[in-house]
Amino acid sequence: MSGNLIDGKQVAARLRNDVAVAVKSLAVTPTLAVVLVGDDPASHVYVRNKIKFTRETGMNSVEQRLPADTSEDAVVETVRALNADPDVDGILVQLPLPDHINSNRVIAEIDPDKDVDGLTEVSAGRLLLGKSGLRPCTPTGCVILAKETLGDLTGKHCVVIGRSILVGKPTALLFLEQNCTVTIAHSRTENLSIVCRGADILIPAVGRPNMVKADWIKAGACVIDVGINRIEDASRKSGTRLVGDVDFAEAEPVAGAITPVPGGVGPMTIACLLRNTVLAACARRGLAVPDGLAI
Ligand SMILES: NC(=O)C1=CN([C@@H]2O[C@H](COP(=O)(O)OP(=O)(O)OC[C@H]3O[C@@H](n4cnc5c(N)ncnc54)[C@H](OP(=O)(O)O)[C@@H]3O)[C@@H](O)[C@H]2O)C=CC1
Ligand SMILES: Nc1nc(=O)c2c([nH]1)NC[C@@H]1CN(c3ccc(C(=O)N[C@@H](CCC(=O)O)C(=O)O)cc3)C=[N+]21
Ligand SMILES: [Mg+2]
Repeated sequence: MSGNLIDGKQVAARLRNDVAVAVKSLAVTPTLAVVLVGDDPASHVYVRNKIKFTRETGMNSVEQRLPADTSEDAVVETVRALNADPDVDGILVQLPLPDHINSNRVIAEIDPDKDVDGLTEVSAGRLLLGKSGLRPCTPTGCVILAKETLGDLTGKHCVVIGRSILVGKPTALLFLEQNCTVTIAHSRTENLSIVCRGADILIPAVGRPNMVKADWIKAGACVIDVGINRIEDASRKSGTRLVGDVDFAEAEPVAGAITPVPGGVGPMTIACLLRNTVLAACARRGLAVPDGLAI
């Protein structure tokens, strides 16, 4: 790996180890429940990794796999049953849900104290108001990688491209909490490349392969690429490969530090999900948060 690569895989492995140590120190074994509706193969990979790492860190993993034609009411009932189960500490509903299901209604059913994705109105409100609560995983992973690279983030100009509920908006708020000067760019932003070139920390979260070019990046900037895009690649056995939103080959020589895809933010998302499960278990059960889980 070249000198300016941010090794998300390694940082995530370290965080998972901290989670495993924390789990051992607890009198209880935290449980993470995943609700998966339908048969999207990409989701299956993600869920398989979550299950594997949940067990590897010493926690219990519960899966609710429902067929794609499950009714909205049935998904809501599944969430309610997990809310009511005192052994379940974290609930993750894999998005996107099939088109016939209103995901807002399903997410609104999640007990905020078990909301390890940080997606409920209560979690979002706590984040906005600066109160303690469960923070979204991918944004938390981005903050950890930025701090790992730059140390204190105070005063840095952070440009987030994207304003989704899952990634862009909470990412902007978490970097604001780190005393960054934050710009949120999106599909209606004018002069996007110039806005991006002002960033000390650039965080594309769009879903467009190779969108961010070398001349969008200030020399020496820290680039944290959230995008995960599957593109065709005839040279691969699978016929496809994963790329981010950044044109990596162009950007890497300009950036001071940059995350690869895969091996950047993705593994951090899962590690932060596990961390949130421990935090939820401690809060729900009135236990002190073990050392080593602070950011
Ligand atoms: N690494 C990880 O762990 C994770 C990665 N992802 C990946 O991150 C990416 C974003 O995910 P998500 O936020 O859910 O996606 P959404 O589609 O919900 O949001 C995309 C955002 O990008 C903006 N956008 C779209 N086109 C442009 C453009 N041409 N210029 C500037 N902004 C644009 C949209 O703006 P507008 O609001 O104006 O439409 C929107 O705010 C995807 O590739 C996804 O796969 C997602 C979750 C976790
Ligand atoms: N409620 C909900 N919460 C989410 O956080 C959520 C979601 N729904 N729906 C889908 C997106 C996507 N997402 C990923 C997380 C990790 C990897 C990941 O670990 N990627 C590896 C590689 C994976 C591979 O090789 O296929 C990497 O980037 O290195 C990918 C994608 C979470 N999401
Ligand atoms: Mg224990």
